Amino acid sequence: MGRRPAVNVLTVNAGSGSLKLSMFDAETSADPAAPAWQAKLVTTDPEAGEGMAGLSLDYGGRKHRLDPLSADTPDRFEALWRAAQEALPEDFRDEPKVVIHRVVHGGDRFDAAVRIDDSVLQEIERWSRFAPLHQAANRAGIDAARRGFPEIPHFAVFDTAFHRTLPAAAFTYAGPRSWRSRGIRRFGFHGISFRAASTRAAEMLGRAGDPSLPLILCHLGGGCSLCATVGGRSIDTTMGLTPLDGIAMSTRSGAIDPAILIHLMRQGMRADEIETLLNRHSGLSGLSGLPGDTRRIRPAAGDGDPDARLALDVFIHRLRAGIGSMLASLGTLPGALVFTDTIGETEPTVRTAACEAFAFLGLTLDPALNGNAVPDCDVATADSRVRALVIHSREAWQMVKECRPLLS
Ligand SMILES: Nc1ncnc2c1ncn2[C@@H]1O[C@H](COP(=O)(O)OP(=O)(O)O)[C@@H](O)[C@H]1O
Ligand SMILES: CC(=O)OP(=O)(O)O
Ligand SMILES: [Mg+2]
Repeated sequence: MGRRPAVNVLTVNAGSGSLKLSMFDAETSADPAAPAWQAKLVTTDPEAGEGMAGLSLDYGGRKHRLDPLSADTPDRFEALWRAAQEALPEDFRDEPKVVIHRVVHGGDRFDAAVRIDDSVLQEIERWSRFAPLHQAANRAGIDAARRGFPEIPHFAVFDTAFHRTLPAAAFTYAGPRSWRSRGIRRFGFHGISFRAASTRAAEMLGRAGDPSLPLILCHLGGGCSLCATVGGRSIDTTMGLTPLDGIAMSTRSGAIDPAILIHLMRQGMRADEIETLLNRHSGLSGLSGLPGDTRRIRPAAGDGDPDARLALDVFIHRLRAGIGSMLASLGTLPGALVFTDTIGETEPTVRTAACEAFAFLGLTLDPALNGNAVPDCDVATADSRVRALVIHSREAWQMVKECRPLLS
């Protein structure tokens, strides 16, 4: 093995069902750059066993499975960091010089990465009710990492920052005027992923820096949302005040008729029960009665389970509706429809079903390219009028890029 570059920037990405730690060399000239190592804890890992979270570690071009942890381990950051350090070969073990945290909700204050101080923490806290699956986990990761590495700078990069360019018509809910002064508006999420994917898509299309390039981006992971961009600027997105809005997800309902909430409350359900129902027991999981993972639901649907079939059908129906909505906001044929994150990258049948509804635009997938897609790649036919790109989700690397101006 050749000498590995200096690694000194640790990124922490606490998603709804996972915690990912990645170690990068901040001075690398590669773009995108791969981390020297990445450790991942997944609470919904089908192979980890009941009540357990699966752990994996990637380094030296290989993925290694580590012993699972109890899913309710209190300090996940510390546990994952320690497991990674124990499993990494000596020359991969480096203390970070800087830690960069993904924070899902930044409200309307942050349009760029910031160094974390008490006022930033207060602002993160302020939005915690508006990202119940994420913000507390983000905060716990920050607190644990600051305890573990108290002498070094910690930065935050916000999912919401990318959507600060949304026009008022896209970010305003059609509620009463008073909502506007009370901060009740659409913010949008997955912005770190969308910024990375839109930059990469422009490069792949040979249109890097083109201010007029229209794209539709589909981030399909545990959380799922879509974004319409023009020249790398967000002009519409499906998530809203919280990451519960929009299309159906792994365990989240996405947008539903708000009168359903009124009905449930009249039947005696409390706000926190409804919050749990819609965030944790809905979507693919709620509809199928299975874990919200297409690797479990697709085979069940294939074996004739009607609930699993319906879950996939609803997921696709909502995904198509979201794409149609982003298309309307663009008002023109997109340069590409982009698929990213776990489901977007690994589920060819989801891509096929999503694209089938848009054949009238002249969008056609090549079944062989789509079936064997290894991101980053184009899976449309040569004569398709819209490209279909599968792009690896690079939230961690994007976080490093966004903090680079602050690192010197
Ligand atoms: N086909 C799939 N492969 C991997 N994960 C999937 C799949 N379908 C659904 N999921 C869910 O997506 C999540 C992993 O996606 P990821 O975006 O990495 O996590 P997070 O939403 O926590 O950031 C897990 O919660 C998993 O249950
Ligand atoms: C905002 C959001 O839903 O994030 P994730 O997909 O990582 O859960
Ligand atoms: Mg994620």
